[in-house]
Amino acid sequence: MSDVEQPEAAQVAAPAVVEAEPAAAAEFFGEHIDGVRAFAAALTKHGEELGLIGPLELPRLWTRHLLNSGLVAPLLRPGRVADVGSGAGLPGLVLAIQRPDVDFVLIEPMERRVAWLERQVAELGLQNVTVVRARSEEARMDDSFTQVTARAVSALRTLIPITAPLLKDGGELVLMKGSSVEREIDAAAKVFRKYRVTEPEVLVLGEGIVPEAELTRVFRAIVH
Ligand SMILES: C[S@@+](CC[C@H](N)C(=O)[O-])C[C@H]1O[C@@H](n2cnc3c(N)ncnc32)[C@H](O)[C@@H]1O
Repeated sequence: MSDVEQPEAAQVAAPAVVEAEPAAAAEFFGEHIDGVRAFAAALTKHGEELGLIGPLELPRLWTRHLLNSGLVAPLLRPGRVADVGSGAGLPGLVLAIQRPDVDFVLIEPMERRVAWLERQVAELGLQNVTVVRARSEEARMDDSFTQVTARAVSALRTLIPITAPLLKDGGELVLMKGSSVEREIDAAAKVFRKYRVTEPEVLVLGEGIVPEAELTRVFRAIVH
């Protein structure tokens, strides 16, 4: 080992390389691509410093996060959608950019994340988003939502009790899940009965849009 002191610059971690916009993105997001690009630029500039997105995530910002979130947009119906645990705005802000015909309420308890979400709503000029600072179970929301989304919040057994009560009768859960979704479904049978979760199904989304390894699983069910 050299006993020559390393120059200070060499000891500072190199900034993460940010994933370039994939070719599929412009076609997938269509007329909304500029909004998604603006959100991507904001996440790239501030996401790591504000603790919204880890350094390991910037190299897969588009495939793992923006496209992944956007895959849910075609499942939404005109109405009111609550996104529980929005964090950096995934999937809530991406969906709000894609679906100006849908009203979104982003429910997030952490003050810093709420400030970020509110700033992004203003900077992106989104007219269809309200941000609520609360834990979902304490949010004092009426049960008037047509659909509820959530991504990376918790396993179904604990996620259903904080999402299903927000839905009006016949409303739909649209919960983004990883490869453990089938195991989570098995573990949640009692909770499904308690919260009247019916017709559960798992959709696999993203074929032809994201690489095979990044296909997204969505747990979808009706609440009566
Ligand atoms: C791992 S982050 C995921 C954030 C974002 N959905 C994403 O996919 O990047 C989980 C988020 O859920 C929020 N959260 C945790 N418990 C919650 C609850 N009971 N109600 C609403 N949000 C909650 C956390 O504050 C955090 O921002």
